[in-house]
Amino acid sequence: MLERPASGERAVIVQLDFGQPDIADQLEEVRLLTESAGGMVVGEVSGRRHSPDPKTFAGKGKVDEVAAMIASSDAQLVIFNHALSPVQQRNLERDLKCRVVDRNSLILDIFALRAASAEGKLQVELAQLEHLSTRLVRGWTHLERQRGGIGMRGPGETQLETDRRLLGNRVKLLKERLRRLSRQRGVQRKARRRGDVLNVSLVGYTNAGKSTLFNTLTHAGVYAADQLFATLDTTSRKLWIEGAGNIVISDTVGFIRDLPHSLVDAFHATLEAAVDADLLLHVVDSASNARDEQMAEVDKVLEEIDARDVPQLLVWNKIDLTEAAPGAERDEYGNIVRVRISSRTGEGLELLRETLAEYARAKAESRRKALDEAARLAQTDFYN
Ligand SMILES: Nc1nc2c(ncn2[C@@H]2O[C@H](COP(=O)(O)OP(=O)(O)OP(=O)(O)O)[C@@H](O)[C@H]2O)c(=O)[nH]1
Ligand SMILES: [Mg+2]
Repeated sequence: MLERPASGERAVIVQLDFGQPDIADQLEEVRLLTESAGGMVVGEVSGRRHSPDPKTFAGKGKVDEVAAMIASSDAQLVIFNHALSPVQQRNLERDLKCRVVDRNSLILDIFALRAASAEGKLQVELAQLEHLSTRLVRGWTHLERQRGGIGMRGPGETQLETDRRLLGNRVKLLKERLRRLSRQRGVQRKARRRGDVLNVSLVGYTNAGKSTLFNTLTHAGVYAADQLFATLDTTSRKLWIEGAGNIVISDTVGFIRDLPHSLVDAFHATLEAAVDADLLLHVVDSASNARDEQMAEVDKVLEEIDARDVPQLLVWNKIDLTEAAPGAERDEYGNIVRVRISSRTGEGLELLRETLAEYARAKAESRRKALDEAARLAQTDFYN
């Protein structure tokens, strides 16, 4: 449904600067996004603007520059790392005589490529339909005004309305199915939480190294790649920790700034599992220039899904690319708050395991106390 740069499709990327501080990182991000969708970046156009042009997003001079870049690089499509209105997209396609894809479509597209579970596929389809429906509505409002109203429906209705109604039916159906799946998941989750074992979820910006760490710890063979959104579905595994027994660890979808609106629900539903964990391992690409912004973005999303009060341990990953040495840092109460590791070389992993063991023992201890207390209360009740 959405157009995707097929394997090796040649793309020109466009990144405009409206005064954001991290423009180089955004260029890097759209490069990775394009490659993650199967495209090949053959040209880049960047520039500064005060505010977007309502008709073509970029100004006339920039559009000409993009056209020249398309010609010289023999590109097949143009990717704007911005949200374009349907009108802007149409005007750009007309002026550039080339397919134009915006950031939201691109991210939706990668999600569509990666969705593997039944639920993930439904969520992505729903997001795509919702994205499409806003385009239909906005693009066709002029027709709506010409329509007569009562008595004009049924056989006289336009193709668009039929499409839109079909779309609406499908959206309703998908939402119902997702509601059912989410109820089932809630039941499964409750069963898991009742257990004694420590539940740990890996969270973090896309490409931080969550799946690599997950694989190293559990020998699971989950897909890890230098791509954005390599992981879409949550995977859980049991992990044996010396001195603490089994814990359950889950790998989750990566976070990204400015997630398309239609994907936010799907994304949040998938992340609900993280809310229920005893501990979040916030994996950070410590070698990234955008590290601080990425951490802030992750915290923002955690707040949105009410997961801010779940204990969090920072996992400072990829130290092999920096000067940092493996190690752990404690807060004033003696709790470990940050562990510096490399999932690639394995440095610091032993420390991480020990930290997990500490948390697991603390959970077992507090559970034992709670049970003792419950037993004591039951007894007092009995004798009073
Ligand atoms: N140098 C180095 N590279 C790493 C390290 N950990 C992961 N990587 C690389 O970083 C890239 C992303 O790793 P993933 O494990 O797929 O990252 P992720 O956080 O699961 O990403 P998403 O699933 O897209 O959210 C891969 O190319 C990994 O090989 C590390 O400690 N050092
Ligand atoms: Mg992953």
